[in-house]
Amino acid sequence: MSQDPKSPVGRRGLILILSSPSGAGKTTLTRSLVEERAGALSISVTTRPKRPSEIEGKHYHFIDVEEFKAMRDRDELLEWAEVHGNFYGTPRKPVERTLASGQDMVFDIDYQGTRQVRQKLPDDVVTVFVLPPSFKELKARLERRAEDAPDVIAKRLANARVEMERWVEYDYVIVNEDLGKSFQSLKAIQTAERLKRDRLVGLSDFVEGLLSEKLD
Ligand SMILES: Nc1ncnc2c1ncn2[C@@H]1O[C@H](COP(=O)(O)OP(=O)(O)OP(=O)(O)O)[C@@H](O)[C@H]1O
Ligand SMILES: Nc1nc2c(ncn2[C@@H]2O[C@H](COP(=O)(O)O)[C@@H](O)[C@H]2O)c(=O)[nH]1
Repeated sequence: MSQDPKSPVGRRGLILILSSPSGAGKTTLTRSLVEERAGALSISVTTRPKRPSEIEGKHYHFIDVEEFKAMRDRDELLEWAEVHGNFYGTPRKPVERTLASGQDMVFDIDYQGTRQVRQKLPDDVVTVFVLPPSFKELKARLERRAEDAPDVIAKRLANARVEMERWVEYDYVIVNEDLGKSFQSLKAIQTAERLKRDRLVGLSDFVEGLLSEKLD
């Protein structure tokens, strides 16, 4: 349970999931949130090759297909999916540890993984779908990022249409045009979700105490 020492009411940690088509900006948004210490980032395992700018253990744990399948078969993944031709999965243990300590956990995963996590932890999951302002801008962002080969970018753009249709399954949608505004929206979502009555612990006792307080 997360507890502000000055507050008589605590709260359970929540899982904040961001999904989007490739290039819409979910990684940028999740990393900004984690930099503000608003939660711990879930580091996925993946079989995709490392991008030039990526660091093992910080962006992903890069593993081979054999290792991935072994982890999956040992039930060490909370969820997993094949995305753009590679395997991705969320290691279960760090999530359990973080939630037990009352911290929030931020996930950058696709819609298939989101469905699995929602099914397993329905009370603790808040989902946000990030859309680009236009398809043209999505393509431009992938090209400007300059981390993927042209055939990889083409595949991701081809998959984007199917992915974008999944927006209806999410609690919130952010159209990421202005990054600063999108980040403010994301923080507003997290703040509101943290305050939900069902997530607060010790509220009944607190209110009982309030009602039994005697005024002089
Ligand atoms: N609002 C924005 N305006 C302009 N550029 C942006 C905006 N948001 C993100 N970007 C840039 O777009 C590129 C793609 O963003 P990012 O890597 O966060 O996307 P993503 O959705 O996580 O993609 P992927 O699924 O491929 O990892 C990055 O270069 C990022 O700096
Ligand atoms: N179901 C899961 N999807 C994941 C996970 N980690 C990342 N992803 C999604 O894969 C695509 C591609 O990511 P990229 O880093 O190769 O650009 C993107 O939609 C991610 O959200 C995971 O653990 N499980």
